[in-house]
Amino acid sequence: MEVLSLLDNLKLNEAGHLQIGGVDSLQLAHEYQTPLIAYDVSYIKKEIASFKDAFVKAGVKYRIVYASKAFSAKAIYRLLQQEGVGCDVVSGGELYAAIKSGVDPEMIEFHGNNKTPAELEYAIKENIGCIVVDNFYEIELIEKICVSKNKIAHVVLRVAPGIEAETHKYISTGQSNSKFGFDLDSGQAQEALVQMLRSPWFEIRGVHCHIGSQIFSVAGFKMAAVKMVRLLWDWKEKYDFKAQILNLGGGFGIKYSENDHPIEPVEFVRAIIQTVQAEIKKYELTLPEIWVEPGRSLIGEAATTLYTTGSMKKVPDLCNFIAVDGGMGDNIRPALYGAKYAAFLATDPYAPTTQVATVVGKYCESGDVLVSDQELPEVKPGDILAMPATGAYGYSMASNYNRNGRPAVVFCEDGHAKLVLKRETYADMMNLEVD
Ligand SMILES: Cc1ncc(COP(=O)(O)O)c(C=O)c1O
Ligand SMILES: N[C@@H](CCCC[NH3+])C(=O)O
Repeated sequence: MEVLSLLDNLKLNEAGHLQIGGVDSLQLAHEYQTPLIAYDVSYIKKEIASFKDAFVKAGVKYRIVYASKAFSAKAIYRLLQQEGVGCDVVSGGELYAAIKSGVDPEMIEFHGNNKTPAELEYAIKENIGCIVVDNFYEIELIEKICVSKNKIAHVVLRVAPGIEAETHKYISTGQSNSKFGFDLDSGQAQEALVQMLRSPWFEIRGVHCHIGSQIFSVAGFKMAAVKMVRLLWDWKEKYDFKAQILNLGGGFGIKYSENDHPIEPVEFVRAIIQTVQAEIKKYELTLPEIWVEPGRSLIGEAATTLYTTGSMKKVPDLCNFIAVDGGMGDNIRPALYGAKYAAFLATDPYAPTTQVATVVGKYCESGDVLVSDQELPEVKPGDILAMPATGAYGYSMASNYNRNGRPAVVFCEDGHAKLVLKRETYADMMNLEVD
């Protein structure tokens, strides 16, 4: 069936049911209820291994830094820590969660275009690996904190390299008018470097850029690598600045539906390594550590969301809705970016299709659509629908809109399932109320 060609990590068991990490999806739905986000842990490990392999084969020093905004939970922080992967946080909340989950502070980098004074103070107190400095206001803030604490900040300078990535405009970040980073072309990045070099409170470990997210072509990454290495040469010539780290960000695109035709994520890593190596050689520079910051590509295709179907609405020749027990509260991406997903019957993914239907959620919004106009078999209330590739930016952008609780999350591996995030209850949602 077409939908199944989507993801090669999806497997069926003897009963013909979808299984996730060796666990029957029906059993998962029964035991943990729905909506349920189920991760196949071996998928995440396999992706990490392929990235590592690319660096090791190229013989370069490297760090893989997981962008934890894609899915921030104790279970994933612990897994990545075990796998030797670093961690990118973008708020005090993510920093707190990473530290409480046992991530080595040296493995943490802190991003953000408007880190608050309290967040920066926290990061400096915890001696994290680096703060990715984003703007002039932040330089001032960091300096003040360092003076008051008598501590030196380890930083990386974020550059907006002036590259337009081909992706949705909400998730394009490398262009000159991006809200993130110091613009390269207008000289602001250089001005930032000069300011920090003049100050005794900064140890500048390297430079960073991130051109955007859900990108399918290596071209933008190669261009970014060329520009960034040229920048390193320029700064070495002018200021004798020697970067230990060259971080080229994340953004490697994945397959959500038949509309997407991504290359293997590791191909981005290979293209980055090769371009950096070639450019470094050209300018006769010392090769810095190459860092990449994948979020989506490490975990996106690892998870499948299971929903239970409920009401159906057919208006002849007009519309055919199948409603499920979740929706925009557990996956805002279709509503926010027009993202396309697919769905199929978990009990019988190969069932012959008999209708074109739109899978909608239970939220009070007409835009609460999960999958538009997809061929599906007959579906009855109480069936389990599986929606693949929901591991990134689903739970992390989830809300309890309409006071629907956030879904539960399980990690599945070798035939065993482990609950890693409990379903949010009505009572949980009342916890912040003050009488
Ligand atoms: C600075 C930075 N690094 C890494 C990422 C991770 O991107 P992705 O999840 O697309 O790999 C993002 C998100 O776009 C980001 O803003
Ligand atoms: N939330 C976005 C990606 C965020 C990019 C963060 N810089 C998505 O779901 O695609």
